[in-house]
Amino acid sequence: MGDRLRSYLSLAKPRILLLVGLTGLAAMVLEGSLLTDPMRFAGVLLGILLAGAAANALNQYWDRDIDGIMARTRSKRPIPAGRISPRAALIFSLVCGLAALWLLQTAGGMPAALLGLATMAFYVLIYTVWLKRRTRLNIVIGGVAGAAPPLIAWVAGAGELGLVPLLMFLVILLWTPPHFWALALCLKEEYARAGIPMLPVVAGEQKTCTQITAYVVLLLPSTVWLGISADLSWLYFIGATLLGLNLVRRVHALRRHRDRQAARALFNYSIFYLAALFFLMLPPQW
Ligand code: HEM
Ligand SMILES: CC(C)=CCC/C(C)=C/CC/C(C)=C/COP(=O)(O)OP(=O)(O)O
Repeated sequence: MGDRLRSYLSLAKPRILLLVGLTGLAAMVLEGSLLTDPMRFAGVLLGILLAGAAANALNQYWDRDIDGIMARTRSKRPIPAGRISPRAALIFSLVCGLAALWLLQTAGGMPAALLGLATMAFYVLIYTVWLKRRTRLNIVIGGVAGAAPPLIAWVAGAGELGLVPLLMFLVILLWTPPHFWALALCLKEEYARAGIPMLPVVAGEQKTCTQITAYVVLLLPSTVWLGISADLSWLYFIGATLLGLNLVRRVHALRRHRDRQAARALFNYSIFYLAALFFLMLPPQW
């Protein structure tokens, strides 16, 4: 792959998009009505991925100052690394965003396109521009954008929302704080240096661990509620229970040791947890 292409791909944050795509895919499969129309199905999925790419690229455009301060992002992100100019990143976002809206509108209808637009606007304007640098609740509220893809996917097929997509939304929303605060615990000093009020920076490690625990306690019954509402298979319930027990085990280890190793382990596991949970929602014949 050419260097330039690779830089643009990293602007889209492809690994995050894979998981975003999986959450959208699961919603489309559970909703079901686009399964008989492969073109529309693919159009909606690609639309969600392109909306995510546009949002991620705009996030990096706006955050290029702080991404240049933090060691985690300084050399890896294409704008601070000097591999892509801010202007080119802006054009990339615009092209991806417009393509996303066109695809969502043609393959999923106007409500899906509007939800896609609202999600991008929420992530970029509410989270990145407004809240990220101002409040410790930044990611709790920002999580709304990350949790929205199942809503877009569902509306594209059904034309309206229902309890099942709202519970998928809730599961991702409750998962986001433990996902991110585990990493923020590892990178506390870096976030402090960049002047970002992430919870471990402003409230300390103990309070962050308590908050992580609270979100996990709410998350686990929500995954069961989702399974019941969507009438999922016993495989899902067994999987969700085992995944949940493992999550609790890692949170417990973090509370006991409160060190970087336990926090990093929880962060890595959080990604596996959500991927496996949504994978289990796909029916076995898939
Ligand atoms: C406001 C919400 C969120 C915040 C603040 C957040 C933050 C982060 C951060 C800072 C990283 C580390 C990236 C890096 O290494 O540079 C990360 C990684 C990751 N996040 Fe999130 N995240 C959020 C929501 C989500 C959502 C909704 C998903 C998917 C459904 C997701 C999936 C992932 C994945 C797959 C990785 C690993 C990426 C990699 O290794 O490149 N995150 N997240
Ligand atoms: C359909 C659609 C528009 C979906 C949106 C999905 C989405 C963009 C989820 C947010 C994921 C994420 C990496 C947040 C981190 O932001 P950050 O700025 O805190 O992380 P950073 O410091 O690593 O840049």
